[in-house]
Amino acid sequence: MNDFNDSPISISTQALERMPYYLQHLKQLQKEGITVIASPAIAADLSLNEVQVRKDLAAVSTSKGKPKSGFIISDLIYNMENILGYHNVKDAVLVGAGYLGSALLSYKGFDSCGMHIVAAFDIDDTIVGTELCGKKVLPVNKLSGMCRRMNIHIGIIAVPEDQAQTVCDQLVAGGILAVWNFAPVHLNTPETIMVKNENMAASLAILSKHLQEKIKQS
Ligand SMILES: NC(=O)c1ccc[n+]([C@@H]2O[C@H](COP(=O)([O-])OP(=O)(O)OC[C@H]3O[C@@H](n4cnc5c(N)ncnc54)[C@H](O)[C@@H]3O)[C@@H](O)[C@H]2O)c1
Repeated sequence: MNDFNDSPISISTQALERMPYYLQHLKQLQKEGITVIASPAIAADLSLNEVQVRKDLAAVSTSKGKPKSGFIISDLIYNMENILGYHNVKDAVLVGAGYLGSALLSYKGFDSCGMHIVAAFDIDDTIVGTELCGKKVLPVNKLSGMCRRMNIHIGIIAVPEDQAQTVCDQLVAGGILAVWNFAPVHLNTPETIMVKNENMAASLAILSKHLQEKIKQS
């Protein structure tokens, strides 16, 4: 039985970032008909540190797990999704319906991660009024008002970097509490707003450095 626990749990950002990897793996195991798993097995499957995995699972699980066989996978999935807020899908708006914005709009996996994009906003008259991937593209001057009216709390920024701060200010004026920023620029926001920056260049830098070292060695 799932033990629904509403009390706030303190969990590190790093542990939170590992949760989607655990979830994906646990769901795959479930598809394969596996019902119970121990933390060392998860650590081995995902090439993670065993102690770290044990701590992560202990932080999210409402049960201790069976001494030998481990955790009931369905309960663990429930607990993780509950902590990540996936059971309570939150509406989001996307600003900038260009190449990246269109790709984000077309991705069907966000709903199962607790986020539903309700509409896109753009400044370009040739895109405004059209539909992209089933989502209306609205004029950006309606952004703040619509966020307020619909009580939307997540804003996704996919505009050129020189426009990102203006768009961010409009989102904040609309009552947004969390910003997922894809523009390569630092955004200034009030302390109560969480900004999560996404930058593929950061991952590429690590790959590039690794390649450079390997090529030097060969
Ligand atoms: N995080 C990453 O790894 C990553 C990857 C690709 C692109 N990006 C960034 O994402 C952003 C978008 O890139 P793209 O290739 O989709 O560009 P794009 O030019 O195809 O799209 C940008 C869209 O924003 C719209 N726009 C411009 N100013 C606006 C404003 N004030 N309000 C509303 N809409 C506005 C434009 O009309 C256009 O439709 C850029 O900042 C780019 O650097 C980040």
